[in-house]
Amino acid sequence: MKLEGKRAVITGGAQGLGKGFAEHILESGGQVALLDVKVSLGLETANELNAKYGQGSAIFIQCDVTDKERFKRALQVAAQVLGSYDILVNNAGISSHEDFEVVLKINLSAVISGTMFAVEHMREDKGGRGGLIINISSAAGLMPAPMEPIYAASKFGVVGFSRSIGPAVESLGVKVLCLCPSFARTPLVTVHLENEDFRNFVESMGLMEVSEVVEAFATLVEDERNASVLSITPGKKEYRFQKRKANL
Ligand SMILES: NC(=O)c1ccc[n+]([C@@H]2O[C@H](COP(=O)([O-])OP(=O)(O)OC[C@H]3O[C@@H](n4cnc5c(N)ncnc54)[C@H](O)[C@@H]3O)[C@@H](O)[C@H]2O)c1
Ligand SMILES: CCCCC/C=C\C=C\[C@H](O)C/C=C\C/C=C\CCCC(=O)O
Repeated sequence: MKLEGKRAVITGGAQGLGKGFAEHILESGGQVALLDVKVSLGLETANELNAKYGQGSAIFIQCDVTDKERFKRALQVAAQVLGSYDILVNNAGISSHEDFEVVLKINLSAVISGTMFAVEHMREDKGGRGGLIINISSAAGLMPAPMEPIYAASKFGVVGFSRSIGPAVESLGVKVLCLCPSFARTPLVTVHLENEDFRNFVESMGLMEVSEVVEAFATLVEDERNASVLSITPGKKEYRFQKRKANL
């Protein structure tokens, strides 16, 4: 998809990868709505982006994606303010929480509800204009992560869901893509770096800058291969899995 003139909603867009994806869309001539629980940071990021890319290019909407009604309403507000939206990036995520269900709610359930809401908005058979849904999983959605089994379960879920729902909604003009980065320098990772075992592990895998993940995101959006899963590790970008062939 060419991003010029396109409007995107990005969950967890106040910082980190979400902010990086927003900058790429704005640099390409699009507009963004940032949804996040962090209100002052979200407003600050939207202000920064408006100053850089032009007033009205970015809006911030406070939203906890685990609250389905508020998430639905935030998407409606984004559509009203921007005129519509062509892209939803389900990016909000956390690594761990004392209640494992919170991790599953943010990292997996909200990806599913966001996808369902966006399909309803985009579906061409009901007056929508089609669109792209990009779900952010992780390298920990492709390989075991004994340090973070619940996080891995949520991210494996995102891969399985994206590969399954993509073909199911293609006839509606909607494509679902999935990005699986390994470690990147964002607060999600840097807050844990004082832990020596974690730091050694991250060093062994390599730590990407946000720009390298954003470059993979750009490839995924440009290629628009429905139900594809793109993994990005330091210096290596690779589509995973074959297209599903059998109707089993
Ligand atoms: N940084 C990495 O190494 C890495 C690697 C692979 C995948 N990921 C995934 O990328 C996504 C973005 O991660 P990041 O590294 O930018 O993390 P981050 O912590 O820097 O940013 C995540 C953002 O999500 C927001 N958020 C959290 N819970 C939310 C909720 N309930 N509702 C709305 N917003 C919420 C946070 O406030 C924050 O602004 C996550 O899904 C993460 O799992 C990150
Ligand atoms: C150990 C992984 C979870 C750490 C949580 C913090 C940040 C997570 C960022 C990324 O999404 C993780 C990306 C890649 C990790 C992939 C595999 C890790 C395997 C680790 C292990 O052996 O336990």
